[in-house]
Amino acid sequence: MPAENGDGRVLRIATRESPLALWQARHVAGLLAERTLPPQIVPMVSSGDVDMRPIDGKRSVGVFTKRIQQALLEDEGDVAVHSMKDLPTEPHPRLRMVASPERETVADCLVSPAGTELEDLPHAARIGTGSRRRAAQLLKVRPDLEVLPIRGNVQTRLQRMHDGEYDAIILAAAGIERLEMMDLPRVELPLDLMLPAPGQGALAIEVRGDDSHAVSVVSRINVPRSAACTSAERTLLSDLHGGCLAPIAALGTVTERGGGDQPSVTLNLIARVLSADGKTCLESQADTPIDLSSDDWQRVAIELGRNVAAMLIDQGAKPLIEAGR
Ligand SMILES: NCc1[nH]cc(CCC(=O)O)c1CC(=O)O
Repeated sequence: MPAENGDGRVLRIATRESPLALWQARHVAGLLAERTLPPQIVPMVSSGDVDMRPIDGKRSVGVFTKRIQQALLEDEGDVAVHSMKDLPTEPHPRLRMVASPERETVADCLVSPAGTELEDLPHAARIGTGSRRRAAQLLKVRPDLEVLPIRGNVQTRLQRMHDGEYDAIILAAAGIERLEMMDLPRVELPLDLMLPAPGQGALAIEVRGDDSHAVSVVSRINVPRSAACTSAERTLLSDLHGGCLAPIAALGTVTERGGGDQPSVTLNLIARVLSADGKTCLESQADTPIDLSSDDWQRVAIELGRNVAAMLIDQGAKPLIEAGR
């Protein structure tokens, strides 16, 4: 066993082998290397990258994240790096999410061979997405589109589009940027048209709850501004019992006003619940003052998530969510 103070201990980052996961692991390794010995990267194979069957409700819960969590539980690694939107809101009893570093672009992109704008896509164009959230928000503004399921990692999806199976696909901007596919023909969808998934563009870093060295080292790379936004989004998702497949979109943002001695910081949360065809779209938002320098930010963010979820439930969100299961 490593010494309790961790002196000389090299942390092992468990990661999936997809290019996106490897980028995320290396990125976190770089952040940790500024504060401790450079970590080691330990790749694992996960069913989420191999399984090409269409997504269905039960089998897919945590499909990207379970393998990495298992690596920590079996002591094959010490640090798990997840795309936060793939991580189920129900925490594992022996693991602890201790950090979320700086969030990247939150928007979704419409990717097509010619980088066509949404309004310029031909009538009944075939769009590849496995996400009910993306499908419903697309159909809300373009009911003529034909939304078709798609699976696999980013590279596989692009290949299927280039093979002519789809006229366009939707991908998170963060994934495209992480993979440095800057030349990929695409347009960023406005946030009011395509509100992102809870946690999109953010990373979630877990360690074993009883690994006090890892808890203390890894929590140093937490960025409270990012963590507060995603904590509000995930609380909302959890209160709606949504899971990562529900037609639920949410975005937390922090705005800072005034400088000097009394800067005021506000956390805003906007969220949507949609019917599968996009014809019903419930929307709610609220904001709250937040002090990101005190230990209280998490409680404030959770309360905001609860409030916005409760407003959506009052508007009738539950039957919409259950209809999509
Ligand atoms: N579900 C797969 C997944 N998980 C995280 C990302 C992108 C990066 C992110 O949103 O953090 C993607 C691909 C996508 O949605 O296009």
